[in-house]
Amino acid sequence: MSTVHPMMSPAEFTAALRGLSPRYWGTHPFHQRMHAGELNEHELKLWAANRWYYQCVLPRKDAAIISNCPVPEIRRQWLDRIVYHDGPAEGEGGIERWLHLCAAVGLTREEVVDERHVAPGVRFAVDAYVTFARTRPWVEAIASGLTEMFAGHLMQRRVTDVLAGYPWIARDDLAYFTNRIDKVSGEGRDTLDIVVRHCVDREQQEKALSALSFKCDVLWSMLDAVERAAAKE
Ligand SMILES: O=C(O)c1cc(C(=O)O)c2c(n1)C(=O)C(=O)c1cc(C(=O)O)[nH]c1-2
Repeated sequence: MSTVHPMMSPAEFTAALRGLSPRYWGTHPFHQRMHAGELNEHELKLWAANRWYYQCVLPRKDAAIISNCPVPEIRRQWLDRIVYHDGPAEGEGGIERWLHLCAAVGLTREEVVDERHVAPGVRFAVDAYVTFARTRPWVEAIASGLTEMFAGHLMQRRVTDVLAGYPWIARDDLAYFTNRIDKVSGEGRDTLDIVVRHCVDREQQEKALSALSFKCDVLWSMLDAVERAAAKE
């Protein structure tokens, strides 16, 4: 006989979402080596060139969420993310800042943009994230982005650890992260608020938890694929 669980209170639901943090890519062995200053130049390049693919699809993922969302207030709020990454004009925005970091680790713009270093597993995982946003109800797609709740702390640590471990990388090269750190804590709170308000029964709450779990798998699989690509060469 199946048990019907009552709806979680906002506090319980929030705690359940936060409880997925051990699945977050912060503890992935590749990130641990990065933070310990143990990656060689080639591994750093592979990491930056592969994450480029993720950075690039974020605006398309967010546009998919907007296209599925009938609530004007949410669409208006979400639009900001697209402009943040694409920039208000050519040569500005998160994607451009990522290219700056790629240059700092020794990649040419051409070899990043033509995706020659993107591992099959990274492409597969990132594409799955976009497909998820296109095909699932908008609240679930937004819930999958809640990994950002865990990202602020990790990015802060990354800036300190990368500056300490890789002396050829300067603070200015990490503008992607320093700019993102402030943004992500605010966005993380807004996203959590939307998910808690719009999941109106236990089933939706469970679906949001599954969505966040799925996204943890996307990120983890990306680093697995980068790690494997680095070991091959
Ligand atoms: O550096 C990181 O560890 C990290 C993690 C995540 C994340 O947890 O999904 C994002 C970002 N950075 C990030 O910069 C970013 O713009 C971003 C957008 C999203 C998303 O799912 O919409 N996640 C993340």
